[in-house]
Amino acid sequence: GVTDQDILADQDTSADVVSNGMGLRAQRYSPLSKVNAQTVQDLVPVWGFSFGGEKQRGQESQPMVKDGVMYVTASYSRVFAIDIKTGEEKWQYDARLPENIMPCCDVINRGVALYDNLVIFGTLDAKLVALDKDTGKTVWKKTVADYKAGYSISAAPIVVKGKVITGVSGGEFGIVGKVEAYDAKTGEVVWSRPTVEGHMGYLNGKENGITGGQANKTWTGDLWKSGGAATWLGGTYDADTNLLFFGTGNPAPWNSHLRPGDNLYSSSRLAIDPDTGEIKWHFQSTPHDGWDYDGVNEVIAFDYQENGKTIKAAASADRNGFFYVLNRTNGEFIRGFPFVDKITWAKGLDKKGRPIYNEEFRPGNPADAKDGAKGKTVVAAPSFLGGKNWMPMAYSPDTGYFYVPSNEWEMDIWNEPTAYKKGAAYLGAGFTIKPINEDYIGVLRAIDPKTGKEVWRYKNNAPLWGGVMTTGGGLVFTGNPEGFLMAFDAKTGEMVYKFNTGSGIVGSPITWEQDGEQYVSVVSGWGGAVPLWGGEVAKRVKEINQGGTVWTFKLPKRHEIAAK
Ligand SMILES: O=C(O)c1cc(C(=O)O)c2c(n1)C(=O)C(=O)c1cc(C(=O)O)[nH]c1-2
Repeated sequence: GVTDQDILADQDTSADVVSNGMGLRAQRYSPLSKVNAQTVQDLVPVWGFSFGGEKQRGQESQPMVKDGVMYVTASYSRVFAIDIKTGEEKWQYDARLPENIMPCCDVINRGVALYDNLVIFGTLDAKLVALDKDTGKTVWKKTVADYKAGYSISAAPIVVKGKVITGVSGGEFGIVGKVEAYDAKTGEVVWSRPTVEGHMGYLNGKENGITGGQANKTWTGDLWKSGGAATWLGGTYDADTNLLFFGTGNPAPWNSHLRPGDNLYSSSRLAIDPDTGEIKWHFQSTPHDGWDYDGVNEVIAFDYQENGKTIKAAASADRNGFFYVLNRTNGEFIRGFPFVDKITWAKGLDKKGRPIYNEEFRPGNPADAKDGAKGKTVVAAPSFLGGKNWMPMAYSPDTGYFYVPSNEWEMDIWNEPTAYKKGAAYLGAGFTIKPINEDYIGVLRAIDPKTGKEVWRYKNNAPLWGGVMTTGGGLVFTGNPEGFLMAFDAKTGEMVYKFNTGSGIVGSPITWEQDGEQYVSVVSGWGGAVPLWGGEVAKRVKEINQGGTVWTFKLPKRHEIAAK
């Protein structure tokens, strides 16, 4: 079974992948180097495994590998265990969801957590399920939140010191975001931490302090009671500072004129004590958000040297178009810079990292309109799907660069009146996403976090929606909606490999070593938010076919022979 030590050492141990992010810091870096710029051209698929059925749709999973078995999730809250060597199925689990689930952004799932002999994942009806790794039979099952109120789970949980840590989705339905810890072996809840100011936290069944100290300091009226701030992308963990990093989504509703104030802790990054659920620091990237700039994107701990000193930093590329480097011990802003070409809603960041707004790019107040039905429409960039959305970036300690999957797009956005109703969409906004350039939307960027400089870029016709991985072989892997698994030279950005998987890639690649051979796996299956919410962009990519296949690659045996 998987131990805490296995999980903590995941980035440095190449024989398996036992955490989302390929290490709890989620650098998505593997030291493996047999597959490199010289050899990668020969990478060939060894098997493909179909998730089958009519249930295709978006496949955003990162597979896990332990003791010769792959554990991978698929659309509609399914899990598969597959023999690594042969691609044969060992078991599958189908959560059999109720009819009336309400995921906002496709029926996706991003992966499992492994602990002891358990395979643990979250479902679209907002449950955590722990399965026996050998049989796929349910060992425990817990309700995290009420799916009838709009809650769901799409993120991969993580396990830290024996606790499964999960967030929740539902920001478009006026839920209240939270982060929760469960005993991994029994499923008993240990702590619960709401992410909207004013709500009570719990530790071992006892009250453990109101988030933010009191209600309504940064909200208006009763809006904090349905304030959103969903923790829908899950979190990362840094053992060095013993902190969990979770991002929070947009405040609800989108119409910002209804909720004057900063609306803590929406569109923020939170550092949380994994033992108690207490918030140690917060950094709000978009106070008083009016554009759906969720602050959920992954926070990646990394160290760098400056003037002979080690800086304990963390980086995050926000939907709002800015890349942030923070001091991960206390959340202080070190620097921030745009990582996309076009940002209209803010002129820049001040010394503390707070945006300097361009108020003319905030959608107008419907109350100012003659009929009160629709406020002034503005064209804002980035679009609400963000300069970067959920798809994880990677960090290479070899180059010191972050590899950021990003998109260039803007939107028409306007506000409308709205009121909270349990289980109903709670936006108060309308929108249309539009491309900015004729020939590309996606841009994979190599970014130097010390200078903000873009070192290289690769432009992609369709929006990039898949995760990134970097390796000791000096490569950067990712996939595109056109279907290609691609590898780039980490220093120059030259594309050195591509393979067509037959459907769009919106999952995250992994690599590991078994019996002296380096394997690479990625899930293929187009979907996620773009085809559903992408407006003009969705039209541009409407020809892409759906799918649902895990592909596994390695170098042919003759490489081993040649090496000897
Ligand atoms: O506020 C939320 O609860 C929530 C949840 C999710 C999700 O669970 O995937 C997404 C979003 N928001 C969202 O804003 C968004 O752009 C998005 C894209 C995707 C995707 O998987 O393609 N999910 C989500």
